[in-house]
Amino acid sequence: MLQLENVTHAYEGRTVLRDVTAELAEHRIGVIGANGSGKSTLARTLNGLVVPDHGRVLLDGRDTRRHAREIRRRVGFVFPDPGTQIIMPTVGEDVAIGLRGSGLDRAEIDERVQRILRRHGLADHRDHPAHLLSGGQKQMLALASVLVTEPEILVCDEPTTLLDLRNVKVIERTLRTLPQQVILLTHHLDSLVDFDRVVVMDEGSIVFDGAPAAAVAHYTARMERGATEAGGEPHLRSPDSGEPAW
Ligand SMILES: Nc1ncnc2c1ncn2[C@@H]1O[C@H](COP(=O)(O)OP(=O)(O)OP(=O)(O)O)[C@@H](O)[C@H]1O
Repeated sequence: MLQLENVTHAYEGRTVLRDVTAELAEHRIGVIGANGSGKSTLARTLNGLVVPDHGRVLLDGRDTRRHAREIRRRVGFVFPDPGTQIIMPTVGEDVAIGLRGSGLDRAEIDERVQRILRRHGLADHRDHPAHLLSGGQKQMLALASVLVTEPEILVCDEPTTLLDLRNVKVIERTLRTLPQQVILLTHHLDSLVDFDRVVVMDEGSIVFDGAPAAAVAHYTARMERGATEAGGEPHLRSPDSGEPAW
């Protein structure tokens, strides 16, 4: 189980996670919150991509500070823009690269790659240039490339942000069927309706933690309050402005 203990983190002196403590045991957990509220930073602490300034993140009691390599293998991470994750020329090669150093022989790697591509609707694209895939196919490829390594936990940082509604649904359906624990950061609140738990973040803290409907209601009310307080004027907070979240 993933645990955060008093996790605090700052970028260039600006605190973006404030004393966050949580046990992440449920099978499917959503994380929602305003832009800049700290969701991505929190997610990145879960597999050691970000090591917190204070506090600890533990996987089955093992600290990401000391067991980064093992934890990165066990906790897969999907980024919002698949373009940043796709590194090999062809679809098949991109999936296979994750198995480099796995100890599997060539035939086993081929078999695993083929199986995962088939499962995610990409088998016919195995030899195609990865950069020519559609946005939805690229995100599915990014997901397949993580899943082929068989992580125990999947952290998905807004994996549907760049997708049209049809592809949002395809990715959502895929995440719903995975045996892995899924921790999903999203602005698509409807995606979380059947999740086991939803955490709401604001200004680096968890401000609500509970059932999806209650969490979405809490978040929506908070955002509407913030918009009203902004005087009804359009007010898009720049992530780097240092202004407080709505
Ligand atoms: N590598 C970094 N260096 C400096 N500041 C950063 C870095 N990463 C994030 N930040 C800042 O930390 C704050 C929290 O960012 P984070 O990406 O965790 O929020 P978020 O809730 O995921 O936002 P969004 O919904 O917009 O993706 C933001 O103000 C962001 O600009």
